[in-house]
Amino acid sequence: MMVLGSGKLCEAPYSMTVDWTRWYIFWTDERAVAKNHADSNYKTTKERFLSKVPILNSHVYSINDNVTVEDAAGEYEFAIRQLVKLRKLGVSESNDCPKFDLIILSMGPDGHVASLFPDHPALRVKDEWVTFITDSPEPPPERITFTLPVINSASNVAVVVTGEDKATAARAAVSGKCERTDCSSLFPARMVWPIDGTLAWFLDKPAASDLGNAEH
Ligand SMILES: O=C1O[C@H](COP(=O)(O)O)[C@@H](O)[C@H](O)[C@H]1O
Repeated sequence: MMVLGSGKLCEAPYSMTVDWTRWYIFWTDERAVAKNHADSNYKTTKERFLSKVPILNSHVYSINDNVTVEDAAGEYEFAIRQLVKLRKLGVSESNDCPKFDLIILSMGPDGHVASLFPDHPALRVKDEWVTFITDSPEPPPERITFTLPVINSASNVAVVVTGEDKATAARAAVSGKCERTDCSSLFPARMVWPIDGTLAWFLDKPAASDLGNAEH
């Protein structure tokens, strides 16, 4: 069970050595736009990754773009609950969250991951697996997103950061310096900490260019 975010980071993680027919694909988050819209995470992922590997259509769980964000979030959570019920998807031993094999996250220049933005109430949602927001600081405003408990229940989480525009955020994400009490919520990427899984950060050179200035 693999979970993807935006398409940018999906450009070439494929290889002939993977048996793609065994993988199920989900999205950490989606923007409330049609699937053929330039802002659609589904569209970028489909064009840059899914169309290039032999994944079964029935294993691709995209988010409904024909209903309200509230309904889309509810439907997505329901679909995931069905897979758990059928035991196709495991659950975390620490909580009742689904345990995805791999969640690949990107990070925005403001430190957001999935559609969990700095200081946003969605960061504190604990009793839902999938939630929605209507006030994203980055357009489009309406989005559906996995909650932190689900992200942190995965077996493996990879945060993939590319580009110089992310360098300051990458430094902030690894720096211990913070002027406010709840500093982690200012940088959602710092709240990504799998309870019982592995966490790996992958940065390209431009994204890592400010790390020398980090305070630990
Ligand atoms: O809006 C979003 O942005 C972040 C960062 O994406 P990137 O394209 O700048 O790498 C991403 O994590 C999220 O999935 C996406 O919806």
